[in-house]
Amino acid sequence: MAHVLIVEARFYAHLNDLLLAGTRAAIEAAGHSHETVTVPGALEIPAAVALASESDRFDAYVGLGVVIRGETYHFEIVAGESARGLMALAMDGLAIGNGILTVENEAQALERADPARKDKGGEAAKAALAMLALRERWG
Ligand SMILES: Nc1c(NC[C@H](O)[C@H](O)[C@H](O)CO)[nH]c(=O)[nH]c1=O
Ligand SMILES: CC(=O)[C@@H](O)COP(=O)(O)O
Repeated sequence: MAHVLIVEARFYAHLNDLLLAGTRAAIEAAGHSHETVTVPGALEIPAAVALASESDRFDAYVGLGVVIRGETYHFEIVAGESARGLMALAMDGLAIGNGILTVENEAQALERADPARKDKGGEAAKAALAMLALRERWG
């Protein structure tokens, strides 16, 4: 059984609750365990994963968050750098699923966070578990 760390950036709590539900359901359906930590925003997710990976506690990681475009360039920074940080960690060999929504508005976020609709939280969990399986196959 794998143990998965979910790192959630709880910037929009009601949307995160939907993402978490999908992620947790997918992990449990696959017969694995999980625990969750919360960080302030998506920019902090990669560093939290990096810190957690220094222990031997976790087999895979899922980053969850919602980044909604505002008035400034900050959207590009938050969206791009959180994704780049997770990709860098994945290229270092961590099994990671990226469930950070980067959207134009709340309606787009809601459709993607809802497990009954696009279930991006569940999708990210399945991606992390798929990468873990690859690492165990070739590692
Ligand atoms: N605007 C959003 C943010 N911004 C906060 C940053 O992620 C970060 O916490 C801050 O810059 C301090 O380092 N975060 C989100 O997750 N979603 C947003 O829409
Ligand atoms: C994604 C963001 O950082 C954004 O929500 C911040 O809004 P603004 O660009 O209007 O400051």
